[in-house]
Amino acid sequence: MADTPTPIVLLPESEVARIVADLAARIAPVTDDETVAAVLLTGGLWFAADLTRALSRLGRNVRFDALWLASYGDEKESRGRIDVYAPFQRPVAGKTVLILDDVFDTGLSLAEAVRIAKEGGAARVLTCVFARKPWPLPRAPEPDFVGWDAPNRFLVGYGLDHAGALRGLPDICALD
Ligand SMILES: O=P(O)(O)OC[C@H]1O[C@H](OP(=O)(O)OP(=O)(O)O)[C@H](O)[C@@H]1O
Ligand code: HPA
Repeated sequence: MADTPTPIVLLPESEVARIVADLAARIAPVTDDETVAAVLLTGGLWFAADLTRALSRLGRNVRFDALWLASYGDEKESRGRIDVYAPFQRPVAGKTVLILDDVFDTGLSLAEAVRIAKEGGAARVLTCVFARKPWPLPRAPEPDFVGWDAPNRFLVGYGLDHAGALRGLPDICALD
């Protein structure tokens, strides 16, 4: 059996918390309590839980929904197509939707989520990712809010997984 590499800490949890608080301070003034924060399951859960609570500390109590998408499976590279496992729970027609995800890499997942929100009649779609990885080609749409520009390494922790493992690490680590 191949040895599993040891995760190397790139961003400790104290920095993660500082970045989430900074994102909330930027997002609170451009949203309202009717805004629907929509997490992309599964990886976005940890970030979305922290960001919505950081918004609440600033007096912004957004609504909450989820889209369950997947494109990586157990691999370290995108399959290049997005499988949609579950749609929004409630209608988003006429609402501002704030899509939240852990990482922006090829950009395909975020683009599919924006497409679904617009198809559902959202009045405005904002996007926020905790981490953005570099990519050689333009990606559309670029996220409206980015917490951290990550290096071009395979990331785990804070929701990011390898084959379903290591999502619960509180730090963001490289596994390569
Ligand atoms: O920009 P992209 O290349 O689309 O990559 C980003 C997406 O990849 C991961 O999801 P994944 O498909 O692995 O599902 P998961 O949320 O269950 O980890 C991650 O959570 C993002 O949603
Ligand atoms: O670096 C990554 N790690 C885990 N999941 C991912 N999905 C896209 N990029 C990554």
